[in-house]
Parts: sequence; C-alpha cells; structure tokens
Amino acid sequence: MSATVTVRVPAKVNVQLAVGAARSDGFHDLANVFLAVGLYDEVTVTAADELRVTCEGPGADQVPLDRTNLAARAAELLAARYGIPPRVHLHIAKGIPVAGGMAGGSADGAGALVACDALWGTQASREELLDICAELGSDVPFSLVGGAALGTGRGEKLQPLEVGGTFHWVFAVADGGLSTPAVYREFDRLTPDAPAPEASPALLEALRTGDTEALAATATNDLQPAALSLFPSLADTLAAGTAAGALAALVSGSGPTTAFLTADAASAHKVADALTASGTCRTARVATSPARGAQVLTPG
Ligand SMILES: C[C@@](CO)(OP(=O)(O)O)[C@H](O)COP(=O)(O)OP(=O)(O)OC[C@H]1O[C@@H](n2ccc(N)nc2=O)[C@H](O)[C@@H]1O
Ligand SMILES: Nc1ncnc2c1ncn2[C@@H]1O[C@H](COP(=O)(O)OP(=O)(O)O)[C@@H](O)[C@H]1O
Repeated sequence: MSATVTVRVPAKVNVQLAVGAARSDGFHDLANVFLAVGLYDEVTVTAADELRVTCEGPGADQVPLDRTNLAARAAELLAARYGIPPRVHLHIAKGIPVAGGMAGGSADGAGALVACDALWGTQASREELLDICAELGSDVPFSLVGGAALGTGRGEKLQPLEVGGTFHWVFAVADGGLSTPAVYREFDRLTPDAPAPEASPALLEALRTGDTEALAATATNDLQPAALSLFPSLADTLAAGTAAGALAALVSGSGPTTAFLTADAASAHKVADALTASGTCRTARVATSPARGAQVLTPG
C-alpha cells in the first residue's frame, strides 16, 4: 500500500443514445452506445483524518465538495463493504467539462473507487467494482471500463464493443450546464410514445470498422431535441461546427456540450478554431477516441 494513489478517467460521448419511455422507477431504458474520449479527470486519494474532497480546474466551483460528490460516495460505499473507515482526502483535477453531458461526475466516482481500492489494498473484483459503480449512477460502470460499449437497462448493463480505428472529435463547451433529470423530463414531454430503444447495426458496424463517415451518418441522440428545447442557442453552435466542415454535429448526452466528428486531426483543429471564433461556445476542445477506462497512474 502506498500513501497516495492517482487514477485517470476519461470522458464519454454517446454516439447513439436511443431512449425509451419512462419506467415505473423514473429511469428510462436505453440503447446507449458509449465511446470514451481522451479528455480526463484525475482523482488522487491520500490517507487523512476524515473524508474530505477538494477540486481544481475549469468548473471546479460547480462541483459539490460534500458527501453528494460521486467520488466521496464511491469511497464510502467501498469502505462500508470492507468495514474500513473512509478516512481519505480525495482531490479531483477536472479536465472534463462539469455538468456537460460528458460524465465528469461519473468519471470521478469510478476513479475514486479504483484509487481507494488500491490505497486500502481491498482488491475488490471487477464484478464488485462494477456493482458499486452501478449503485453510484447509470454512467459510472462505463467510466470504469472505457473503450466503447453498448449500455442497456438504464445504461449500466455493458456489452463491450470493438472499435477499428481512431475517431477525431471537437467538443464545444457551453456557457452553463443542463440538469440530466430535467432533460429526460423534457424528452418525456416531447416524446409521449417513445418506442423501445434499439442499437443501430449500421452504427455498430461503423465503430467496428473505424469508418468515420459511416459513424457520422449513423450517430444519433434522442435527447437532442429536449436539450435544444431547454438550451436553444445550442442550435447555433451545431450550425457553426457543421459550416466549418464537421462530418457530424450532435449534443453530447444530455448536453449542453456539443460534439463534432471530423475527418482527421487537421480538420478537428480547423473546426475547433472556427467554433472558438464563432462566439457560440465558451471554449472548444480537441480529443480522440477510443480512450482507456479508469487507470492507476501511481501504483498502490
Ligand atoms: C444522459 C446520460 C447519457 O449517457 O449521460 P449524461 O449526458 O448525463 O452525462 C445518462 O443517461 C445519464 O446517466 P447518469 O448521469 O449516470 O444518471 P443517474 O445519476 O443514474 O440518474 C440521474 C437522473 O437521470 C435520469 N435518468 C438517468 C438514466 C436513465 N437511463 N434514465 C433516466 O431517466 C433520472 O431522472 C435520474 O434520476
Ligand atoms: N465529482 C463530481 N464532479 C462533477 N459533478 C459532480 C460530481 N459529483 C457530483 N456531481 C454533480 O453531478 C452533476 C452533473 O455533473 P457531471 O457529471 O459533470 O455532468 P453530466 O451528468 O452532464 O455528465 C453536477 O451538477 C454536480 O452537482
């Protein structure tokens, strides 16, 4: 056991987000095709007198530092399973836009879990870790595994997917955030008869073969109309990225980050520059996918 462990965890984009009707538990059944992208949060855990969370980086002021933080909840859940007092300092270095539909909070939950497991030497099995992740949130299991996966149920039941190449993305970070439950509520209002969600075979094939144009032609997000309804100016951001040459433009998950798939690295930089100059977003970030899931940087 070492005194400090740092874990790096990627963001995600949903290349397909098919959403069904609301279930009796309030969640929605999904066909959620997750793709991990190379924008990262780092979670560092250090032994301390009591559980404490600190956060640095863009948007850190919007991250709760109390027990509602997903990193704190992850430490508490693992500690409770093994009868360990959760006396740790969790420090989060944010690289993933906060409340942006890129699963930053989920990344921190998965990262804290892996970091505490290494710090405490609990050696929880992959199944146990995935179980705790699912308890923390629908997106958290994917943050642990990374790569690409089809999430069914509320998104927590994962089936790994093959990815045959590198995809080049631009992410436009919006001014402000969107609440995930509010976007799902707006989806319900706009889509009274949502059909059962199904993954698109053509999209899965595009991922498998690493075919950017085919992925661009098949990527869809059923939450996009709801996100646009609550945040209408996102339409201007999508239009600016498309005008600059993006092959596909879509809202990332529940938004308000928008995602632009581009032909190659040069095109990604061109689209990012155009988005920044357009004044329709706060900042634009270039990243590639797939990316590895939660990974220990300093060994425990
Ligand atoms: C929309 C998605 C797409 O990947 O991600 P984000 O864009 O928020 O990152 C996810 O479904 C968000 O997953 P996550 O943020 O983990 O949600 P949870 O904590 O499990 O649930 C928060 C709330 O979202 C709604 N929710 C979430 C998942 C789901 N399948 N159906 C839902 O209706 C519920 O209102 C729930 O109370
Ligand atoms: N470690 C965390 N980092 C960011 N947000 C967190 C964290 N823990 C809890 N939250 C809460 O989760 C909400 C959603 O944030 P985030 O996970 O970044 O976005 P999204 O769910 O859109 O992908 C935030 O508004 C915040 O209140």
